[in-house]
Amino acid sequence: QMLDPSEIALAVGMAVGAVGVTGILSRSIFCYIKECCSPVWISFNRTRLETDLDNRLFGQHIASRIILKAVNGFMSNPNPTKPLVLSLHGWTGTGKNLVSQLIAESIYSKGMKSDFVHLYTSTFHFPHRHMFNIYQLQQWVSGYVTNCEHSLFIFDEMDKMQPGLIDSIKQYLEYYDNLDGVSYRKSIFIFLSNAGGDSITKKALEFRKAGKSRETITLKDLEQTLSLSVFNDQNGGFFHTSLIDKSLVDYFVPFLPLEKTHVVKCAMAEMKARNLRPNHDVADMVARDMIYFPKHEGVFSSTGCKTVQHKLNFYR
Ligand SMILES: Nc1ncnc2c1ncn2[C@@H]1O[C@H](COP(=O)(O)OP(=O)(O)OP(=O)(O)O)[C@@H](O)[C@H]1O
Repeated sequence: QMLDPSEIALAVGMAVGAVGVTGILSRSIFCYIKECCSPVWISFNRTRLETDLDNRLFGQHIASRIILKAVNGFMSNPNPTKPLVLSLHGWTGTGKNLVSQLIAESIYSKGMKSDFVHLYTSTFHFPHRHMFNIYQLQQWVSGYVTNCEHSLFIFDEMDKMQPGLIDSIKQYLEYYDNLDGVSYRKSIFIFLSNAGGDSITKKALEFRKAGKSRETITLKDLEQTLSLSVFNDQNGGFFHTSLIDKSLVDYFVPFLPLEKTHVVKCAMAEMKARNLRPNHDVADMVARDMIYFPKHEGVFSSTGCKTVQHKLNFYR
């Protein structure tokens, strides 16, 4: 028996629908098993970020506040007009990588291990001046954002990055709706550097000498000195870049140098992380073993909390 055209159309429609539903179903099953660029794997947990900043990051009241405000504001906006660009500055071992990790963990189920989180370290990924192909970096960034618009890029050791390299991705940080069909507006870029660390330390020392507590230092106290020293850093990747003069960086985030009390907390946290019973005497020994500066005052740990893990092995 012959089918009339409307029956054929209905049958074809049902078949296409079935294929479509199967496609959607198999994709959602696939996304439950393997990481996908979907809300199952990527969704911002404000409470987690707030709790982690409170409990896992020591001595950084300014950074903590800015980070929460910046990431929360950005992630709760369904239509951001540009990607979020954060520039984290401070002395070595003060928590810049840690904060990047906390941000990643508050957004991606797999945290730093997510396929959508990309960490570049200047001395590792771009080791030789003039030799690195700038287009390679552009291809990486545009390729990753094409794959997932909610991508996170972390550029470590910005002060060691060749000038010009970061300029090459500047276009992605701007207010464009899309570039070649790709929108970068939902991605996050974090730059880490030691540039500005000296001027932040100077300010922290000034407060201390004036008998004012560290917690009374505000962003305003550091803002001007920080942007000046970052801009004037002749060796760093920021030098000659127009990231700053075009105001593409949304937040400059200062990290204060860490004191002995913070090193003790880091050692206690590290013992906990290793499932050891936190022992204050051991933590104290680790902290006393660090080198502090300036030479005569001996206030700030010269490596922040960076060498705590190694020293702990020695004292346990
Ligand atoms: N403020 C802090 N609170 C808690 N832990 C910290 C803090 N600062 C550093 N640490 C710990 O010290 C180690 C080194 O810190 P991290 O890598 O975040 O420093 P950094 O500022 O990125 O240093 P660098 O500029 O040398 O890259 C990590 O194990 C980190 O967990």
